Amino acid sequence: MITTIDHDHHRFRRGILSNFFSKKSVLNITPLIQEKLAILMERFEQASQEGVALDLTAAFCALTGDIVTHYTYGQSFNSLHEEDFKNNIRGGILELESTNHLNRFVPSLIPLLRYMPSWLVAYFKPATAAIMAEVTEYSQNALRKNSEQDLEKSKQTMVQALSSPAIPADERTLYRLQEEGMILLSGGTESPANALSVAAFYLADENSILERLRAELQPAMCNGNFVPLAELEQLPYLTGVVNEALRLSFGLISRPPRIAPDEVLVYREYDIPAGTPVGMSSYFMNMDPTIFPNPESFIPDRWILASERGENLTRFIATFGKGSRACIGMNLGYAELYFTIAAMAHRFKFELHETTQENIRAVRDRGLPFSKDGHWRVKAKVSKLAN
Ligand code: HEM
Repeated sequence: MITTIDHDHHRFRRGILSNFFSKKSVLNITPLIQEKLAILMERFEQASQEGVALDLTAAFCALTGDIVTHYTYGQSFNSLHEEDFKNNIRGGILELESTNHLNRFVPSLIPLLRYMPSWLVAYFKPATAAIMAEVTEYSQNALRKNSEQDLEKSKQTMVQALSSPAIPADERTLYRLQEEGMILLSGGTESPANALSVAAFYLADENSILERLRAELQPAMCNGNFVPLAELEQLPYLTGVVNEALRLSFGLISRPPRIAPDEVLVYREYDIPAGTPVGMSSYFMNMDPTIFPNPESFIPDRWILASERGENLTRFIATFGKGSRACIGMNLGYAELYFTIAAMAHRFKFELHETTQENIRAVRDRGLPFSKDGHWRVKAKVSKLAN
């Protein structure tokens, strides 16, 4: 859907999936999120016993990847069980990001991959070839099964909804299912994992942040019972940590191209004629010092102070994009952040390993934010906390 140019066509395609991402639907899949999170917490516990450092960014990608694959296909790709959290979705994203500038200015290169023999793609981009093969297999299965199913059954997973007999035939081709599958999997994996990496970095780097958060979580979480999302959302400091993690992770940092086809846009003293492509990186909004003073710093309290002043700072965050093309997975992204940050801060402490702030500093635009050395990566030793 993200590459659909015509606005009405985009709205139609987005409409097929929008129900899956309503707040109600996301609450309904709380057991799925909790099941995957429990596996991650077990892996943290194991690492704390062994005293080994973990690549937390890879671990978070395994979590978010396993959630989104299950929600899309009814079955996880099970990266959380892989020794190094190996994940072809992430591998594929990183391979495509390496040629991001070329792809942006020569956009025909990406579709070309679809026409190359799979052995050639596997030679240049092995993870991309592997994830394309998995997505193709699941899409083919869905198309085959859905032709035999009734309409109600065809709405249980996203791939079933996309291949439902209720969708016009030219909108439920294998090509369309492959496209949507790749967007859902890549959108649902790396951006939430980057936000979790930012949160984990500051929980490890500034003990006062971890201590404040633990003190706030303690009354709700001390008896080990499950705490519903609605209750976590009421916690002001946790909310500040979630919002700072989103602000400093930027989502997609590239300028998303936008065209208002029939409207003159007014920006300060400029009139932008209808039909002119415009775009702005989330970086400039999220780092605007007039809205977020001292923007480089991770300050959960700024959200508490703003809400005491009656200000809604969230409207200035551009991490999920804005408007009719903004992230469809926003509610799921928030749920993943609230549940995961609460669970890990309550039970674990992190000691950074071969990681400094430079590893999560946005200095390059590769679609996603990149550090000087490449993709973001937070490594840490994990130790279990007594509760
Ligand atoms: C912290 C979490 C997340 C962040 C920061 C994020 C960020 C973004 C951004 C910046 C966009 C592009 C918006 C634009 O072009 O203006 C986007 C689009 C999209 N995201 Fe997310 N995302 C997150 C979570 C998710 C999740 C969990 C999914 C689940 C599948 C998802 C699926 C998508 C899809 C399918 C689109 C395309 C929407 C469209 O074209 O209408 N995202 N996301």
